[in-house]
Amino acid sequence: MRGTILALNSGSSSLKFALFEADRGARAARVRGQIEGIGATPHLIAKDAAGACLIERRWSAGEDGTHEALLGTLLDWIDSQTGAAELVGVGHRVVHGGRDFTAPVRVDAAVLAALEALCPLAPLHQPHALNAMRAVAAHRPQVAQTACFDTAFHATMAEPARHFALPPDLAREGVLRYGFHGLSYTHVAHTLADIDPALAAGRVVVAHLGAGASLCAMAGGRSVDTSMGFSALDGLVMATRPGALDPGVILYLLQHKHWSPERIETLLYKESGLKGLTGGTGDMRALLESTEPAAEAAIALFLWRLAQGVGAMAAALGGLDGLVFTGGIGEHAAPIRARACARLAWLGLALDQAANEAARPVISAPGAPVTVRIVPADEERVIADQSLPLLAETDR
Ligand SMILES: Nc1ncnc2c1ncn2[C@@H]1O[C@H](COP(=O)(O)OP(=O)(O)O)[C@@H](O)[C@H]1O
Ligand SMILES: CC(=O)OP(=O)(O)O
Ligand SMILES: [Mg+2]
Repeated sequence: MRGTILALNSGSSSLKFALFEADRGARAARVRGQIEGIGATPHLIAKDAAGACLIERRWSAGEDGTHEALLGTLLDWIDSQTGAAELVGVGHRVVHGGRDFTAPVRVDAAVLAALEALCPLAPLHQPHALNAMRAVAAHRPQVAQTACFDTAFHATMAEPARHFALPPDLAREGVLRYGFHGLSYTHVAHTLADIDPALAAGRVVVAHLGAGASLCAMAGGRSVDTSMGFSALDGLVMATRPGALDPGVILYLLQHKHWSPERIETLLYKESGLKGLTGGTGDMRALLESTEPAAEAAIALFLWRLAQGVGAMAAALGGLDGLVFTGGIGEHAAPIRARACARLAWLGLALDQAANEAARPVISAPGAPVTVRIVPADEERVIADQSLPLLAETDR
């Protein structure tokens, strides 16, 4: 197949993208970029394969920085980079596939409708991915589109990990633990299999720490358990989401404070987590630079839950051979990695501080019982990998 494929990753705080040559596979992107800081101060940057900057733009406070407007700008720019006949497919990251989508699919009207029905379970992500699909369909109707699911990687989870302790009728209608960040975990599993097959075959906890954050317990490269569940709210403290929360708090807000469901949804998705704790920003970079006591308190809670979560995932695996950091915080925040690993010394974690500061691929101390690695997230590559065969099928 010839032509260009666009991989689009609609995250909660970012729109990441990459352009691949279909006949060269998903290994090397021709262009990579992202709009980060969505919801705060958006910043677009894109680079070519040699790392040269192709475009850089910052949005000021007065400009339209909504997801929709930013997507429009991005698609226009991508248009300017690809001739009309050149773009042959767009692959999308779709956060929630529910029970029905456990493998990538071609997007058609029925798929769009089924994915639309899952929007209430992922309001921070799903609508943006679907908007992107509609925008591409309107703008380039001849371009085939695919949906690649975050939930799919967790289809292998252990049976108890899939369930809530609720009456089975609810499970039968889909109230189950699905798990997310699956495209990122797929990339980590593939990367480990390439660079460290012995570790890939073992018991590994992967910490995807970005604006959204979760943990995955992987045995032999397959998901056994994960910290997110029915929605992308559960588990770790995130930029604007609280992570694990006693459901009694929701009842209290509903019954005693008479909050509307909409107000509670806003609290849980947009006003909690690091942002809620500090009353300011949910951006870890800014918190690490801050001298405010609230910033340190928020980081302390983030680390408390992270270490607790890694312990829980190690228990799900019956031991731990490796810990992998990925995502914006996992890749770039050395102090967070250092403090998390210090808390986990009892599990056999010990860092080589210089390697950690330099963000080397392996950051554990030589001879430490648990290998600690950094694997840069690349959900776009997984999207391209999963989309290419589907696009080629219809191309024949
Ligand atoms: N150098 C850094 N130090 C600390 N945190 C960082 C750094 N670079 C990025 N981050 C954090 O990474 C997060 C975004 O991660 P990313 O995985 O790109 O987000 P998304 O979940 O939207 O895909 C932000 O909270 C940002 O503060
Ligand atoms: C599932 C999820 O939270 O994704 P992100 O980290 O991109 O917000
Ligand atoms: Mg992300």
